[in-house]
Amino acid sequence: MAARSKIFVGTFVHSKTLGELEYLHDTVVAVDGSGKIVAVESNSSADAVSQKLGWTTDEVDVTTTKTAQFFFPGFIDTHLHASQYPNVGIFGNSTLLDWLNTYTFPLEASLKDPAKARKVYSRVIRKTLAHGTTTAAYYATVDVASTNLLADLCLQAGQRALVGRVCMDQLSPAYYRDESPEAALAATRESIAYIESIDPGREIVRPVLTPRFAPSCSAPLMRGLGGLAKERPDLPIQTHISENKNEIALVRELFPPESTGAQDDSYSGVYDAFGLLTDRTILAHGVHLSESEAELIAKRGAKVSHCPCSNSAITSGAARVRWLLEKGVCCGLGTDMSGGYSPSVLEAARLAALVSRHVAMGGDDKAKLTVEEVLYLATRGGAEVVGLQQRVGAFAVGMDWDAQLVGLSTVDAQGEVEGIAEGEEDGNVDVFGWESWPDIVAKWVYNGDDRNTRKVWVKGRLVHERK
Ligand SMILES: O=c1[nH]c(=O)c2nc[nH]c2[nH]1
Ligand SMILES: [Zn+2]
Repeated sequence: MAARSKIFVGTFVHSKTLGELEYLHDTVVAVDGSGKIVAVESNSSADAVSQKLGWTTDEVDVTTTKTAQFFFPGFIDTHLHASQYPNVGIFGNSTLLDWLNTYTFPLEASLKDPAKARKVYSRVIRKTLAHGTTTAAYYATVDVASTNLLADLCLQAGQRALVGRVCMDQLSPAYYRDESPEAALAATRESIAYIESIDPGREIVRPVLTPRFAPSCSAPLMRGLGGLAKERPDLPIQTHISENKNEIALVRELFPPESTGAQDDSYSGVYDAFGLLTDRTILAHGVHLSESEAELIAKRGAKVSHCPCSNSAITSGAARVRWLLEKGVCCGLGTDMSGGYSPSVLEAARLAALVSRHVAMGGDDKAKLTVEEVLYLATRGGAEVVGLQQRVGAFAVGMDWDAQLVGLSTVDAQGEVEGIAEGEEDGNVDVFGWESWPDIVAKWVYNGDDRNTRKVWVKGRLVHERK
């Protein structure tokens, strides 16, 4: 049975460009039964738009914003590890390479147990949806069955997702790695075929080639994955790059240019030499990239997932997002759980703003990112990073309705929150009534959390409602 048509009425906020948010008031957005936006009309009414579309009122569900509420595009988390979710907040004083061995590989390996994988993956999907993440680029684990389960669960829950089986055949414990490059490639093909079989139209889930990072992959595996990327130019690719200085030194040691045919000894050059630096490639981090690497990444059209929470938590460094953008590199945001401790893209946005201020304090004042810019990265930028910019990230006719209803607290004359019953939660963002819309949005960015994410839709389907 086709889903009912939906009409949304009130205030809509979305990114027009990197630096500009558009505020649409008294606006009506109509969404058909397939989840597509079919009308965006300002200064109109639900009745007028229904009539224009030939919809009768009894076949349409109408949702209207109240005071201090607005519709915002769903967030795009361009990089996170579903399998690491139970470890959020557990990283001690580690840095990348010891963090992987101490905390990460044992947990990921343990998700071979299907019951444990189901428990973790069901929860991470619910949690990220509750924080407004409508699209997620997930790393699963090496294990095919549990990777496929993650795709099944995303499809059931209605979360748009890229799901990657992790490829890694070296430099990890024997209990957690692919047995050989051939085994890794066969397992990757198996997982791709499964994910494509459950959603052939790629409406919600799609597979993504996932070399963990260069140090985890032998040259034959990298070569094989490059071949697969060429054979399947429709598949996205995700990996990590230039996160930590010891990691970069390791890559230089493992892949000298004479062994790969690369032009230089850079990290980006390694991926490029194996055919993995493409316009479908999502590169997590890029904290320590050189000028020439940023230029190569821009030339290839590869994208960067900026993960400020992770980069701060495991002391990797402060990525220069303004510099990347000025080099012409498309950027989005990633929570990178559990290198990052938070499932929230809103938290990633606020940390992107703060990390950019640390870059500015290092001497580059124009590095500071504005509220408008971090929200662009969280939505439209992220959509481009994962190759879905025609479908999600903004409100326009022809795009899918992937959206969140944000609700903030309004304060009455006595200083109480209006409309909140005894014992109900009101959240962290108080609106007094005199703020401008840009100020309201800034207050949300710096103090909001999942209490403000009242409803979430993906492709027109309600996938989360805060009770
Ligand atoms: O942030 C990260 N998380 C990981 O799991 C990982 N593996 C390699 N490099 C990594 N970086
Ligand atoms: Zn990561």
